[in-house]
Amino acid sequence: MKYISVLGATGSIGTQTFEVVRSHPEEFRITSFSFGSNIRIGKELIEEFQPKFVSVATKETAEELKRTIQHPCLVYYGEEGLLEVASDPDSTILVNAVMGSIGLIPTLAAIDEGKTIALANKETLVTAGHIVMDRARRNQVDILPVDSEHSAIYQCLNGEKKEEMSKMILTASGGSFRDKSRQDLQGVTVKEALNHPNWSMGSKITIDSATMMNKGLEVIEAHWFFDTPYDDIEVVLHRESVIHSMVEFLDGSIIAHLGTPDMKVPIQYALTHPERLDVQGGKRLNLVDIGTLHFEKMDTKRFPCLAYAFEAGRTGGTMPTVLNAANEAAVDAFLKGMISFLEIEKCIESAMNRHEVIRKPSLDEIYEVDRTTRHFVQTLNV
Ligand SMILES: NC(=O)C1=CN([C@@H]2O[C@H](COP(=O)(O)OP(=O)(O)OC[C@H]3O[C@@H](n4cnc5c(N)ncnc54)[C@H](OP(=O)(O)O)[C@@H]3O)[C@@H](O)[C@H]2O)C=CC1
Ligand SMILES: CC(=O)[C@@H](O)[C@H](O)COP(=O)(O)O
Ligand SMILES: [Mn+2]
Repeated sequence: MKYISVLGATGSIGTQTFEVVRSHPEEFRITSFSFGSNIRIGKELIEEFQPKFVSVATKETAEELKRTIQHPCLVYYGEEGLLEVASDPDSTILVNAVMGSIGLIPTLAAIDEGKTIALANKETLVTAGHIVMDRARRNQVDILPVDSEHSAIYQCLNGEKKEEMSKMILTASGGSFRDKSRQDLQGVTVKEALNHPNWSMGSKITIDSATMMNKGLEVIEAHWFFDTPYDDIEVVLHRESVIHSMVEFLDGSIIAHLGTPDMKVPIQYALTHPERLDVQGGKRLNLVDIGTLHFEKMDTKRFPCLAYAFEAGRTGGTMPTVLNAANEAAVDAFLKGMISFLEIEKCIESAMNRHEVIRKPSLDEIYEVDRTTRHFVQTLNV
């Protein structure tokens, strides 16, 4: 039996994690989880999975939840509540599926407790990859990727020598606006941006996918996960999202990971690794039905956010923190109707241009840069 805590239980990855747990009750048990403010789904999960405690975003939500639930569990709130869940002594695995760099400190707390981390929350590695990976190494903690591309690469590297890899190739669907020119992007709506062609995901990552920042964040995530130089990471446009990513080796061989666009597969793999289990209700790929796969060169003039991410990653220090914080603040403003789609990338560019990089930043410095960058972007948008 594996005992699991979940951050971000009511979200896209969170609810699919519960589907995985539900389908294998003999393998997994939930001990605690957190969510933000979705009391309806949160309450259902509490009654079904009967955790010892949960955490929500605010005191008000905690009070409301306590009045609603029948199962007698403790209800924490705020960032301290996230820490309670992350360091739950009864769980050995933390699924981190909260959205944004708020996931960083709980990840470090779980590492300090020696838990295995199933990491969906890519912002954590983007904003402080050097601290997270170093802490995991020192505590001999495994961080297993949930993000589909990184899970794919992890599987492509199974049994291989990493020194024999010549490059990794991340695939990108192109997002909701892949067939629009930059001219066409003037005036696109939030509703249009949220219409991803292949995946059903939370709103922030769906916008990131449309700006190509999702792939940019994933490049930095891959750099930290696999300790790979940026020159050895390539991105190709692959509309079908059938190949989730690939690794090329010294002899020119390429190993690819293929599958249906179903996040339950990488979530479950992170929980069962190195074993595999049946994914209940999971569809199988029918290669004959698919027939043909397509690959296109990535155009960074069309998708400048990808170039900003490579630049931030190569610059290092606090620049990826700025990229991430500016992006989180700008996407939030776009989702609230305060700025246009094309202004997202302008906010990120402005934040990066004014930033003086701190090399090898401490956690406090990262925290401060994250805070001031969000503030800068918010003041740009008032
Ligand atoms: N969705 C996907 O397929 C994939 C997602 N990822 C990554 O996984 C992470 C989660 O993505 P996704 O599931 O799509 O996101 P969602 O927006 O669907 O879910 C986010 C979760 O975090 C909770 N949350 C948000 N803000 C707070 C807060 N301040 N305090 C406590 N909880 C909070 C939400 O609670 P509530 O809704 O109750 O307010 C919800 O449970 C992201 O980092 C994303 O990039 C990576 C690969 C694929
Ligand atoms: C499912 C997943 O891992 C997402 O990060 C997905 O990759 C988004 O797709 P694109 O960013 O390629 O549009
Ligand atoms: Mn991904």
